[in-house]
Amino acid sequence: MARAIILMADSLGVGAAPDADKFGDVGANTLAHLLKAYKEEKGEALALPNLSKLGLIDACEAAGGEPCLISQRQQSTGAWGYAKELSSGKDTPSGHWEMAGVPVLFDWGYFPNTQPCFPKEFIDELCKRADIPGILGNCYGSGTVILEQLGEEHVKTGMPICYTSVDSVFQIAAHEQSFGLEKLYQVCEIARALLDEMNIGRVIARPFIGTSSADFIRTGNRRDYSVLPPAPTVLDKLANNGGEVISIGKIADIYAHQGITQKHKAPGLMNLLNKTTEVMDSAPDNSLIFTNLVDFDEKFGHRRNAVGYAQALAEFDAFLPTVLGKLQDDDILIITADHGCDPTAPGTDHTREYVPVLAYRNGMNNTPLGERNSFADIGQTLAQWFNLEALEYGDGFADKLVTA
Ligand SMILES: O=P(O)(O)O[C@H]1O[C@H](CO)[C@@H](O)[C@H]1O
Ligand SMILES: [Mn+2]
Ligand SMILES: [Mn+2]
Repeated sequence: MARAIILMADSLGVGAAPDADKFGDVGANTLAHLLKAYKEEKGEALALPNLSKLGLIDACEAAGGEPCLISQRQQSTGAWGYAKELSSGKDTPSGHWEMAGVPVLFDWGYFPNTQPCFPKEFIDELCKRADIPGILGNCYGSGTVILEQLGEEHVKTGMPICYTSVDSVFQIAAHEQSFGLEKLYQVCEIARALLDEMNIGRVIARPFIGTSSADFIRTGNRRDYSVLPPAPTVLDKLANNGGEVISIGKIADIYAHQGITQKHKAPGLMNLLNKTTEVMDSAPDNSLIFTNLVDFDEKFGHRRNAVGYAQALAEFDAFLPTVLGKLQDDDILIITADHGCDPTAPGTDHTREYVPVLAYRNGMNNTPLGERNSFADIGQTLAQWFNLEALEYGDGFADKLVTA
């Protein structure tokens, strides 16, 4: 009974990648720096006993060369390593597709960091087709700050707030009640169709609620409209081979719903984790349960909230025994990330980092996997685990996942 569970800790980088200089990210280290910030503020180190047992701390120290300040450190008992990224960008789809065996080797389209930053013809066409009076924003921005700045004007005028970042994204924020959630999704679909020719990776709906700039808050109704991955991923291969590919959280959106056989949404870290273990109780043989833990990135990394990030990581750590307790003998648990988002780095964008590659099955011993050349090693390992044809990219390590 072969199954795999991936807990994808969104943005949990473990040290600057060798090409970090090309991204302005020299010295970034999401995990080591949030632990340092936590200790400085709280006066004592964070405890991550379960993640350290799975090799996260060994992986981070080997990748980033910086000490991780934690308490209750444990000897690693699983397989652990760290991977660099082949893909040209440090965005979410690139990281996810690469870990499923399809690195993004072409360049995405990006908007220039100017104001306005979107081409006039595109915005004119969007307004015409969507029947909206105009847009607000038209700039780079942080999604929460821009609500404080423009949320009230949006409610007054009915003009959605459109913004971007160093990622290949077009984000649209609109009020769930005054503008309407369905209308927001429709505008996003129109934008998606218009942006294909500019090679923009994602359009993201960012609905929010509240009555004034003092209390506007984004809701769990975010929706990502991704372009299709450029080639079939290991998800497609497993699904085509009769397996189950179960998306929890935004996985299905990130893979443009390709190769997904079941979808579950759940708002927030603990709901996502609870849904994962609930699904583990019933998922059949040949299932991949794939969970994206977005809060690390969205609520803490981009918000440059290092202490909040640390506390969320401790909640994740505390939940891990529940996941481990449900592992069957031919299950593998993989914990990894899609990019970094160092909460102590300048700006609010992702950081080009190594990601942890942790793999565990019942009864394993400490198994160092070393530095991996691509996130695709995860996809190739899944292909081996599920007896699928080999992927074009990735060096699998399924043979190392042996029980003692
Ligand atoms: O600031 P918010 O809206 O969270 O946006 C962030 O989320 C987007 C998608 O990951 C990134 O492009 C980044 O800008
Ligand atoms: Mn991400
Ligand atoms: Mn992000």
